[in-house]
Amino acid sequence: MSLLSGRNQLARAVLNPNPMDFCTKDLLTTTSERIITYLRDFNEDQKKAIETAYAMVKHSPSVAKICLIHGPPGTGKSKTIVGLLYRLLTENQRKGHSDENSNAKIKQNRVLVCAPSNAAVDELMKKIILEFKEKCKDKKNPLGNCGDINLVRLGPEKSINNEVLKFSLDSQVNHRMKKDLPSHVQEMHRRKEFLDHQLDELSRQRALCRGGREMQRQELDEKIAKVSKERQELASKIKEVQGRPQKTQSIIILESHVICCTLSTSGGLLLESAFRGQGGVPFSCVIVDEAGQSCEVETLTPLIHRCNKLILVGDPKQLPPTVISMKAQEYGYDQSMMARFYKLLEDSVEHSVVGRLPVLQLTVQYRMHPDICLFPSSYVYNRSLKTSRQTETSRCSSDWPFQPYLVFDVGDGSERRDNDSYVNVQEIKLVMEIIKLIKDKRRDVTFRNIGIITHYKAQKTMIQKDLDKEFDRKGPAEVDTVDGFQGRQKDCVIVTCVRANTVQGSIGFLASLQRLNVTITRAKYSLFILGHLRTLMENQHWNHLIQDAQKRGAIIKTCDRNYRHDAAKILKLKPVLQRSATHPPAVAPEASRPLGGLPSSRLDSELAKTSFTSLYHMPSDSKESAGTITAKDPERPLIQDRLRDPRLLRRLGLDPEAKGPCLRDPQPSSPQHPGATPPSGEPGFPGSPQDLGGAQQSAARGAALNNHKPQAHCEPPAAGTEVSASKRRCDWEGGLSSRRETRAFSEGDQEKWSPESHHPKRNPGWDKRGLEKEDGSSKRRRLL
Ligand SMILES: Nc1ncnc2c1ncn2[C@@H]1O[C@H](COP(=O)(O)OP(=O)(O)OP(=O)(O)O)[C@@H](O)[C@H]1O
Repeated sequence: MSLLSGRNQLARAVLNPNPMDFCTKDLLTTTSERIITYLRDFNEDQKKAIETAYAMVKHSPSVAKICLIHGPPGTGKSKTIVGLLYRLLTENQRKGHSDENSNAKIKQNRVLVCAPSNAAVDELMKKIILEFKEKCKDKKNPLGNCGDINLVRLGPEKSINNEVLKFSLDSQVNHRMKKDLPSHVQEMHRRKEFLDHQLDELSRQRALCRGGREMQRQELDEKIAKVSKERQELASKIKEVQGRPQKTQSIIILESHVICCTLSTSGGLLLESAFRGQGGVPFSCVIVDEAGQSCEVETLTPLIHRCNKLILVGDPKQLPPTVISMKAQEYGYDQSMMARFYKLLEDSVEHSVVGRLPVLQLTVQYRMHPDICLFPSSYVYNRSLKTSRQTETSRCSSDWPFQPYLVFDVGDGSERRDNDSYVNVQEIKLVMEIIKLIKDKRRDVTFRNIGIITHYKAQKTMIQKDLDKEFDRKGPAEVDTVDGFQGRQKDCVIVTCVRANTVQGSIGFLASLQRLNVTITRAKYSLFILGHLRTLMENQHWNHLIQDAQKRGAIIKTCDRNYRHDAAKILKLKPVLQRSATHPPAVAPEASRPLGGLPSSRLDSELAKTSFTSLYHMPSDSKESAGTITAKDPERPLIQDRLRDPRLLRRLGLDPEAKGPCLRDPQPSSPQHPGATPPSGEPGFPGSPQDLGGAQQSAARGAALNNHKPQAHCEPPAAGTEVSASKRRCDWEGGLSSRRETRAFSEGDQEKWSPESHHPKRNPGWDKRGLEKEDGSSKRRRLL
């Protein structure tokens, strides 16, 4: 800070920030046709963030300003950064002149892009490279080393991902030094390479004849010594004639438009010496990705170069920086600069210092199935996180055969200490049953598709052992702690919470809301949470999650003897579309054919016409135009698959919201989604009737129904609201006699597809036991 105070106008804002230091959404610029066309791939929030940050950088360069871009999971933070770079770096190409000093090739319009870890820097770089190469004007004759720009990655080569290695400073220096050398020096390099190969070969032979004749060994040793000597002499000569690489390093840095490195590397001597004597400020802005995960001192580091525009992109509601020292944590060292600013600004809004939060929010997510997004959106993000329509379509209607969201109450599980860690063998058994079932149904799944998240090392090790044993070391799932999964995603995530005890409030790592948030936002299609709910409910955040799951009928209570049977509940039900009393039967009666039955091909094509228009033609006044959230979705399923999905069918006329905005509000669309444990009297899960015969069948059904402990309806309060432990226990244990009595959704909702509509009271087609009356074709339906 003392270095900064003399150099950087941001120093005051960092120490004593006030809302005026942050840029607001009003900073918009007039944009050219070319940029408007470019921005069509971005949603409204992303466009706003790009335009505002752009205006902040371009307008009044002498004014110190900070821009916060808050992006919950999967909302396109990296995409927004790449868009901003494109916007910042391409404007003058368009005008046919350059703001660069073309003789010196020194860039005035240069951006420093940092992140706390090498992995994060490289992930972002991959996206930058893709975008700029794709958008290069003349691909055969690009202006820079990355499309029309020059890009460089600083840092030791061993910590840089192979995919971006050729942009590293070292490899660029090597390349250039060799290229610019006189021919005799190039010849020396070639000779040195030859000697390197020779040395490798001799060393190999020497290793092979270790047990051989003494004479042969001596001969080889002598040759090795001779070649090594020549190589060494040649290396010193090369150094002498070609000079030191520092000069070339500086030239490459000065010629770059984008410099990428970790926050700590940005403070090294390399940049400092490259810019020494150049005058002016070397960067038009500093962008920090994953800013919610870097501690304050790290974030200060790149500001040493005097740049007074700082753009922090991240999500303080995900994992904070990793700080091991308890003392440091006590002093707030584990709080990121972004989190501190965010809290301060929230307070300013609360105390009416400013009217609205000067933070650019990204609110449309492209990762999770809407049912997975529901709880984090309402509890962590104040209902602001929405699912893009394209993602909803793709997630809901894919041929992925598993439920999106279930919570397993492993009531007989118990935690056991294992050195500094914990294991819960019951949960491991259930994890294995689920994995086996997934692998059985989808042979193509690999560890790339499935993630198992646990907060405990001992549990991780044990699961890995079981996976290796069961699948012969080709386990179809990656097991890791939640920290290992931050910033990543999987098709299916299984969470094993481990903690199961009788001591109140003792759930260790699990207690953090940020950790919970990251845990439940990694899955694209399916999220299965396994835990001892009574223990977890002692924590307020888990309590809300469980209450929410209970309300949605997503809880499955299980115990050892039922693991295999209950694991089968992750399979999707095949929906029956019910005729709606309130909406015309646009697709019925054919569409409400027996469960799982495909509509006829004729109907398919007719439906296809309707669905295509209603699904992909956005209203012209829609905020999200068709161009904003559209097309390029490799996951887009076959029309036939889309049409099987109840949500989509609902939109074909049964859902009045279909004509509304393109984005789905995070409100529960069906309080009990198709994967839910059915309330008493409703049909069971697939498999159960077939698996069990006669008396066994009804006993099993009875058991399954008893598993469902109903609970009072309760809106999840905002995070941080205290719920008394006794009230919670009462809600959980006492419950109410029927969940249906406590439902908080309208009759209109009941007419939409949901397992509720199978209930005998609402559907005369079902008898009192929840079984469908045997009227002709319905037998098949019952079996399904
Ligand atoms: N406007 C958009 N239209 C379509 N897809 C988008 C859009 N924005 C982002 N995506 C897609 O969403 C996914 C996530 O984007 P990105 O990696 O930029 O998000 P992120 O916020 O950085 O993710 P994370 O939470 O992992 O940090 C990517 O597959 C990206 O292509």
